[in-house]
Amino acid sequence: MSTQTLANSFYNSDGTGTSLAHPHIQLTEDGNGLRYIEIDNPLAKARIALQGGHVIHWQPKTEKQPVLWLSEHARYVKGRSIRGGVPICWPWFGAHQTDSTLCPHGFARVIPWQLVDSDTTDTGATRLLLQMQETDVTRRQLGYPYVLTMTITVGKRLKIDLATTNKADHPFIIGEAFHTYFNISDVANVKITGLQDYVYADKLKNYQRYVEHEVLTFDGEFDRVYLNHSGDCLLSDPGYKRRIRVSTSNSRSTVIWTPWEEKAHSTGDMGSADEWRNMICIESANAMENMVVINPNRTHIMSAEYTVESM
Ligand SMILES: O=P(O)(O)OC[C@H]1O[C@H](O)[C@H](O)[C@@H](O)[C@@H]1O
Repeated sequence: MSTQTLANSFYNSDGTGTSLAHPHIQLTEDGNGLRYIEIDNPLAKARIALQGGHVIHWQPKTEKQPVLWLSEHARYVKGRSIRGGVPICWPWFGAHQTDSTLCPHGFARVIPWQLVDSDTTDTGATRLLLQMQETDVTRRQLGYPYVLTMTITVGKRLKIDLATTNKADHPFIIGEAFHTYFNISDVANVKITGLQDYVYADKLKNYQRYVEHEVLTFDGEFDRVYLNHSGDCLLSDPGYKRRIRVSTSNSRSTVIWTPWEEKAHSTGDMGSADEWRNMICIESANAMENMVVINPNRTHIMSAEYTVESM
């Protein structure tokens, strides 16, 4: 993707701007007018698309490979989600409960976000505060008042905190997910631990429910929602000689998804040939019966933290 560097100012969609100079961040823009925050600090590099508040690249300086997978055929277009990285699903996960014409996984991943603050943590990580901007699309799809912000901390670890504040005078319910695509050497050779003994709904079997007895390995399409799950997931990748740990708070569902060959090839932006073999999604979520009720003037924060360990 080719981008040009802009002056160190971050503009809202209405053209007003604030100067948020920070030694480790730069604003760039691509040929389609999408803007990105580029982070390069002593610990890591990252790129965040302001559309969707979407982390599309993160690579600690100790790693030879990016930790997040990004499709070579990702589309960088206004109003469409970018395939890879950490798409934000909000205020619903999967299909909308009552209106199938609405975008699957909600609108937050295709809406412009604004950078409202940045600083450096004690460990040298770069911390950004972003806020989703309301548009006609969001107002049509969600009639009540709320504030959605996200704190993204980029360092040796990547941490994302998604905060939903209810500004209405009644409770409301949301579904949400960090739909994270991990970059792996080969999906047929990785393992995921941390989900044994949990009940899952198998989306490929009409949401039928089963208990997981195994460490997860993959030899075909896989699309499961593990319910009432908290605790870490560990993705072991002997090919890249590393383990990726996913730790969460206030996430009670974990979704594991890989499309495999046929579905990947029928999805326009999944990449060609065998690129799908290099990704697996571990999604920290609140889905199905784990959707969250938020009371007036209360804030709910779902967090995930990703760390890489060598093996
Ligand atoms: O193509 P998308 O809307 O990004 O969804 C991609 C995938 O997301 C989730 O993991 C779902 O469980 C899958 O059923 C879906 O196919």
